[in-house]
Amino acid sequence: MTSRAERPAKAPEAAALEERLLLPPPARSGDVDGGGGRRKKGKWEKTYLDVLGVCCSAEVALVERLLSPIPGVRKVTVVVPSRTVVVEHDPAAASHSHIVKALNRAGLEASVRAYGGSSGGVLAGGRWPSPYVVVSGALLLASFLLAPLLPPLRWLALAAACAGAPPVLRRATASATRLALDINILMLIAAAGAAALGDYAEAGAIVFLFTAAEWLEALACARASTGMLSLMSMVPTTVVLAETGEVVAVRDVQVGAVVAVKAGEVVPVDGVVVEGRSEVDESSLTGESFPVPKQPPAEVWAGTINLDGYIAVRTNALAENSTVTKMERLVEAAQNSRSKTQRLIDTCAKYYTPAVVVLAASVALVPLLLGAQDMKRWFRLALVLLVSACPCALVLSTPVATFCALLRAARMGVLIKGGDILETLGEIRVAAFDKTGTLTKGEFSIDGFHVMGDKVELSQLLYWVSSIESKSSHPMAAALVEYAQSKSIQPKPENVTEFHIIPGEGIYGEINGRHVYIGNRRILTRSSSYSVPEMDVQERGASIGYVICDRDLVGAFSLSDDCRTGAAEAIRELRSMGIKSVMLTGDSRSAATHAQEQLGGAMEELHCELLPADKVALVGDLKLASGATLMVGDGMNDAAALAAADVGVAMGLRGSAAAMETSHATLMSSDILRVPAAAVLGRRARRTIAANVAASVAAKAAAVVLAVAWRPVLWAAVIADVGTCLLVVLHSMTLLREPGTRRRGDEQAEVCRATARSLAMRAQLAGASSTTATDNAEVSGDRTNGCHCCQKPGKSSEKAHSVVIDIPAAASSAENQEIKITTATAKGGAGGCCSGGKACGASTVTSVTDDPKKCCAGKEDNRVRVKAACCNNGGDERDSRKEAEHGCTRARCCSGGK
Ligand SMILES: Nc1ncnc2c1ncn2[C@@H]1O[C@H](COP(=O)(O)OP(=O)(O)OP(=O)(O)O)[C@@H](O)[C@H]1O
Ligand SMILES: [Zn+2]
Repeated sequence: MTSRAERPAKAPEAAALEERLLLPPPARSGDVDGGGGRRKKGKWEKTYLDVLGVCCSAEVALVERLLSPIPGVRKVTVVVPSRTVVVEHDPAAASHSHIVKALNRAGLEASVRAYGGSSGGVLAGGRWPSPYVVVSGALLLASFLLAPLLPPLRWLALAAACAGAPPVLRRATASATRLALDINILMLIAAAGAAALGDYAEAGAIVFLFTAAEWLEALACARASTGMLSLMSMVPTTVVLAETGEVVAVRDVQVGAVVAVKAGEVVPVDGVVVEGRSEVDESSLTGESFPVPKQPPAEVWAGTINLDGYIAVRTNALAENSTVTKMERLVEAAQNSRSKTQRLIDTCAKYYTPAVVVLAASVALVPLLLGAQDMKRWFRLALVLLVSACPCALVLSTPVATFCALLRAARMGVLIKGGDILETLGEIRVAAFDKTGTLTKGEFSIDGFHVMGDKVELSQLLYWVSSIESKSSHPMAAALVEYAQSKSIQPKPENVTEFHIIPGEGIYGEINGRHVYIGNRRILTRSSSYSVPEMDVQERGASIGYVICDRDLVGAFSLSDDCRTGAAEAIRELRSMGIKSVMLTGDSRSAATHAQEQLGGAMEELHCELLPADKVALVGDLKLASGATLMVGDGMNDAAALAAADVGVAMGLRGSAAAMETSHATLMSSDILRVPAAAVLGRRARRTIAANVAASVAAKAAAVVLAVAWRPVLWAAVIADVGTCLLVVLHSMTLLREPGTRRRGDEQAEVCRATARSLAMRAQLAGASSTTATDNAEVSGDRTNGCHCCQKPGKSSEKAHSVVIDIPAAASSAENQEIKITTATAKGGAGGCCSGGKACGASTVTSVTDDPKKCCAGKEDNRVRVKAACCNNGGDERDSRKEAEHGCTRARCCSGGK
């Protein structure tokens, strides 16, 4: 199996061309910080602050007004749901402490976030209520209990109001001095008004309810941010240099440095494995639940977990440019970008508050001027209106839901660049898929390679082709290079003097004075006078390539590629949601039809032999004809089409650095089933936002109607206000849970399928000669299925001591995707789980689960349960301790189980 990472390095010209091909996204995503928090050149620096005092969008303006006037501050962005403020500033002119002090003066409780940390302060600060809330609550309770016995003690309620007021007062003053009207001011007026009317209990209740609800909200938000924490803050702050054993800070690690990563440790940097082999849990980045085998020269990423072997990694990016850091910043920038709905709500909110305040004033003043009888009632009504003037819940209804949905998406390995994209995802009517590398694996095998005519020898031809293809990153190139190598021909890319990519056709290179074109039949007509010949390699489903040297057709080859696991299912799922799927490919008709056959005819339209521009035009047509259009591509020749679509999704972690920045969304893994999952999430997010908006409007209306129709109860209005805020936050948090994309059974099926890939890969890693894997598991059918669950961190059982291994004994399944294990092997497999307790990584761990049904739903018959004296991982104390530090969850069968 060849991944892009293992391919020869790309020539600079190729890279430059590819870069040019990657068009910038349309302007509408412009409010996302394009670089994903990339450090700006020069003196400007970005500082992330945890600001506990940010409760709703009302504080956004306050923060902006506090910081913008400071000289040296260029840009301030506030991410309400994670209570983060991002300041772009010149540290020489505006220091960290200066900024923090400015915020703290307004009672906003700010602190600078340490590098690599994430919203930790929110957690620390939000867990316990502040003393103000506690004292205020206690006094209020005392007054309720004692006032009926001893009437003067109702003063205690007033004391409760005073005790809880200071933080509110501080924030109110800060916004008042900046002529902004916010919830703090409104609540203070309401409390003061109630006290003036002699309703001390009401005044106390307002202050207490308000501060307590704020605390609860902070708690809920913190819970939501924990997701972020688990997602991002895995990266260690120090690394061990492989050569010297020296421990240095991760931010000081230079590109090219080799760092040591032991089993159980988190990979600290992005880089290439140069020594050792191991399995790496990449779920923190890709959301994939199965470990990926790694050996030189595979790529690894910071934040993933090295499971069971030593590896040395040569750094290829600075810590601040690592994929995980970029991801974190992208997620944050995404959360900061306001969606259409939110902009609309914010605009409404801007007029709502002043309007209601004016209304409240007239409710108090008009009856007064008219000399009305029941003035106290009118005053109370005015206060109820004042309390209702905060559009808090309404303003929160969108960003919190968006935050949770984006976080959920990131956790399942889909990076979505903002609320707008998320909302559009929920409206998708058509999904266009690129074929090579998206629907198919992009791992070609050569079916035939022929010399045409008698001008060149095969070895000469292979030398030209492989040398020139070494400079291309097209999936076909890798296969051709590999093929030449298998015929003992070594490519010499250094002899290629000129190299061009001809989009949609192939490549051109000059080698040893020869002008060589390699590509499809378009390139044949372009570069020679040949008409397309009748090929004896006209195999069904193959892509045919031609080699033209100095205007002569000298060679032809055919290659084929298989569809990805789950592609057919993904398309079926989309169809069940009413989304039409379309294939757009630059490849030949026969290759497109072949893929369609593999997909079981799931595609509704096939378009083949397209140039990049044709793809753009077709995407435009689809948008016109059917509505919101999603385009999934592998990010290179599809860049323009990705940008033209309503939502462009780039595939895969590899080479995603550029793609991540240009597409609207990125799939961090190659699991195409995430596409329908993302669409489902988009729809859920839209529903959640709609429900939030409805609830917050209804609650406000109910409070006012109640006040007018019955009697104005201030505390009820406060509850309607802060209660709905809380409700909105809690409701949005349901988005964090596993989206109801698939029924449980299906989800399990996915786990099983995914883990089988791991099995197949492991078998491959162990090498064809080593039969460890195949001894234990004979992978049948398309090598796609198997059963090897419970790898997902946090999901596996904590039973580190007694491990039960369930091995499906006789396997057969509807989809013919099952691992066959003979009973005899399984018996031997007691120790055989990890083949004798030695090299876990290379051998086959079949399944560790406490409930067989959890694994392969409904296939628990014929299961051999083996109490395993599982391998004890070499008994390395340090390693087991490290695994224990990780909660033992990744320990799997080899966790030193006894
Ligand atoms: N490096 C290459 N070597 C040989 N042929 C190539 C190369 N690059 C492109 N081609 C030819 O050009 C055709 C079009 O390429 P293009 O990259 O536009 O689409 P594709 O990758 O085949 O398909 P898809 O659009 O589905 O990704 C390919 O099918 C192939 O025949
Ligand atoms: Zn608020």
